[in-house]
Amino acid sequence: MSEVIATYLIHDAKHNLQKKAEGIALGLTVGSWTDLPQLDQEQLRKHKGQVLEVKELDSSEKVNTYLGKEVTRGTVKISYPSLNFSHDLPAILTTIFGKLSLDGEVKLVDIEFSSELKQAFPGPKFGIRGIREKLGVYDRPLVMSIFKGVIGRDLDYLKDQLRQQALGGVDLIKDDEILFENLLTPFEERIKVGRVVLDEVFEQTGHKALYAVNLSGKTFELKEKAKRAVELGADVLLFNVFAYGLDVLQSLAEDEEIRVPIMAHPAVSGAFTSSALYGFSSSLLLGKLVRLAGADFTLFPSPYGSVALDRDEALKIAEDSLSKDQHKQTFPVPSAGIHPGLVPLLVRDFGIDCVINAGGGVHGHPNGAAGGGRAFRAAIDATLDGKTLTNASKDNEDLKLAIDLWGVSEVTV
Ligand SMILES: CSCCC(=O)C(=O)COP(=O)(O)O
Ligand SMILES: [Mg+2]
Repeated sequence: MSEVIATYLIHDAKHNLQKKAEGIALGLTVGSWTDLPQLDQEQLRKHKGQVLEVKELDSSEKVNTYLGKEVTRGTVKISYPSLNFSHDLPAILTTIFGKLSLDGEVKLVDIEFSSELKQAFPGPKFGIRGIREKLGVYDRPLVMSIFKGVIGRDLDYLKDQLRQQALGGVDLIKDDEILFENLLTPFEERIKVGRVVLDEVFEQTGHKALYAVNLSGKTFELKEKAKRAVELGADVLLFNVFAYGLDVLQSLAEDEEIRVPIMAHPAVSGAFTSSALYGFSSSLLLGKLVRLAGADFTLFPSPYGSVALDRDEALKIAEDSLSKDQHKQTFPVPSAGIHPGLVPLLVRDFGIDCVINAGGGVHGHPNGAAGGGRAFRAAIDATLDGKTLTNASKDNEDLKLAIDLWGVSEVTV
């Protein structure tokens, strides 16, 4: 049967999860059931949601809500027949979590698609494999740095920052998500000067880096803008997917003329994920759904930086971004407040198939952005060689300066 199975975390003040689950399965499909005549029941049976599982969590985990009530806490799995919806995320999300998202303490933690339905979601065009092929780097985590402090600055400033970052040996450089269309550094000019600078660095040093430019503006202008970006030689598009919607990402990713990887930024997603009681789980939204919608990279707060996420949640995002199909894996990008001393922890947690991403941890380096990039690369090499950063920093001034400034978390990988 073609279906989507949704798993919810429910806190039920009426202490009857089975009844709550049956109410959801009916309410989001055929409505009231027992009152229907037999004939109508027969006709509607194939559209009816089915409760597959109700699991009460340990009573010790009963929690008092902010209203001071005691509730029964549990997970519920419900199957929705795909006959009920068109095969797109807006229809699916409205079916499984439309009005339900407004109705009590219900959090959508996972969704699973039957194999027929999966075909409607081809996933990333490039994915981990395609991006590694673009860079020719296969055996280590990638490093990404972020333009910082470029609002109100001109193209010369941007060019200089880009050159310094690329010279430091980072693999990717992305716009900050708050850099939009503006008179000083317009989108098309950023792409053109970015192309020139990165080609120069490649000619001088043999080091290849990709620039992710922020695709922004009104929704209906995005496709044309993205196609123009490709014509001008853009490498990657950064996209604030949660300010627009997952289906907008999917329509960009599926467009054959937009032949560049897309990087999903998590801006605004905290509004949908942060509550323990409501919204989406982080792994579903930032891991599975952005992958299904076609993102080649997904950024999310790491467990260690300035906007730390719970470690298990961050690991689950990475797990959900790495589909079992090797051609459809989205690069996990743990981010925010990252500095070279955190590399051992990040490699232990996320392995080599991740992108280590830093803004302040590159630009704040005493030897400038180039020094910051070099310190990250040295930290990765040392970690993969099984050396502590403290030891490796004895022969590497950039790494030593970074550790002296920000500290180090040594772990064995
Ligand atoms: C919350 S993940 C997004 C990371 C990001 O966009 C960023 O600007 C991080 O900058 P930082 O200086 O904290 O590395
Ligand atoms: Mg940012």
